[in-house]
Amino acid sequence: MTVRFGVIGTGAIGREHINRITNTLSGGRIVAVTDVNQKAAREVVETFGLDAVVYPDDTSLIADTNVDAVLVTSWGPAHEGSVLKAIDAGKYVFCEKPLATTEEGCMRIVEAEMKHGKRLVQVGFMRRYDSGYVQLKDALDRNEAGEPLMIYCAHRNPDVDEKYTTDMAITDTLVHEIDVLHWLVNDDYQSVQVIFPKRTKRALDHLRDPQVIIFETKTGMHISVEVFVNCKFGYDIQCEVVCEEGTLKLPDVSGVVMKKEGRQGSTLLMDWKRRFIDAYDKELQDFMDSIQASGEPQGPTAWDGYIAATTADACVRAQQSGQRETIASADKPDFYA
Ligand SMILES: NC(=O)C1=CN([C@@H]2O[C@H](COP(=O)(O)OP(=O)(O)OC[C@H]3O[C@@H](n4cnc5c(N)ncnc54)[C@H](O)[C@@H]3O)[C@@H](O)[C@H]2O)C=CC1
Ligand SMILES: O=C1[C@@H](O)[C@H](O)[C@@H](O)[C@H](O)[C@H]1O
Repeated sequence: MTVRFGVIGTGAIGREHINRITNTLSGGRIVAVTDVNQKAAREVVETFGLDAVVYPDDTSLIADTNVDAVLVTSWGPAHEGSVLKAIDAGKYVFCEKPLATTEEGCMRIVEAEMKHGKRLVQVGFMRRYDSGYVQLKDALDRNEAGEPLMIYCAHRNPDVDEKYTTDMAITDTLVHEIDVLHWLVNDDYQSVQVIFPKRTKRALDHLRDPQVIIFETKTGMHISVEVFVNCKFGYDIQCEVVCEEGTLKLPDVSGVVMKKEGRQGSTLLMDWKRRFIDAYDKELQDFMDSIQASGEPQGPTAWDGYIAATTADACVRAQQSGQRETIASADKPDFYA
């Protein structure tokens, strides 16, 4: 069986996912698209040679009986409405982060999914599919370097546009570390503090950049993440776990090392599209394979989306208060065990 997708939002990542479902992965087909910018939706159909209906909005797209699964790649604030409509129609949903922009919004999705009675939703936390993070988790789960004590991370983007605000360093960027780090060490966040070091002169006036976010976990581990979104030199993701008997480090992306004219070096990636290309492929392939095999997606859940939202809310409070803020989440329902 082919999973027939309806896509809501045909911007940057919407096009990336349409391309991979159409040209790289197996078992999926795009049969419907919509975007508030209807011209962009029509262009995508033409560019990728899709046999797909262009709908005026998410409601009409979700109502199409040819659509088995909805791919939500619109702007964050629009996600909750589309996901709730899809659940109401009993359709599978792959939703890009954030699942919803508020803790309450994520909880509404969790409750709707539980009421439906089986899992329909997967959230696009692709780092759990990245081979580097998978190797790191495997080494941690096998206790290769002993108990983890501290984690040092960096999430660096070369630049961001003028719409990017100080809180987006948390909700748009850090959210990937929020999801992947507690999964990596099987722990829960307890509190968070945000520090603003010396500001880069390359950031626009309204943006505090870089930032350092320091978490404490329930077992007492300390996690420090530098978010620096005007670093200019490249797209750079770092993660090192300090354990009782050694350290474990996320491998850098490999590339050809050139030695020439007295210098040695390799090319750095400049954006997320290529850095996590294999992980995006794997997460969507897994989404399609698991709904075909077991009738439920097996990747990051709506509950993971909720945990990311409650944690991000506390980080934004910590940005504003300058104090250490407690991270309080509801107890995990058995449905997501
Ligand atoms: N997992 C990852 O690494 C990444 C995830 N994202 C997430 O994907 C989402 C989209 O990001 P981008 O593609 O970079 O943004 P974008 O601005 O390039 O595209 C968003 C598209 O959604 C459309 N749109 C907005 N509201 C809509 C609505 N109510 N109904 C239909 N269409 C609507 C816009 O017209 C635009 O074409 C965001 O939530 C973002 O956080 C983005 C980049 C990487
Ligand atoms: O999700 C992403 C973007 O939305 C975000 O703006 C970037 O900072 C992240 O590196 C990227 O993975």
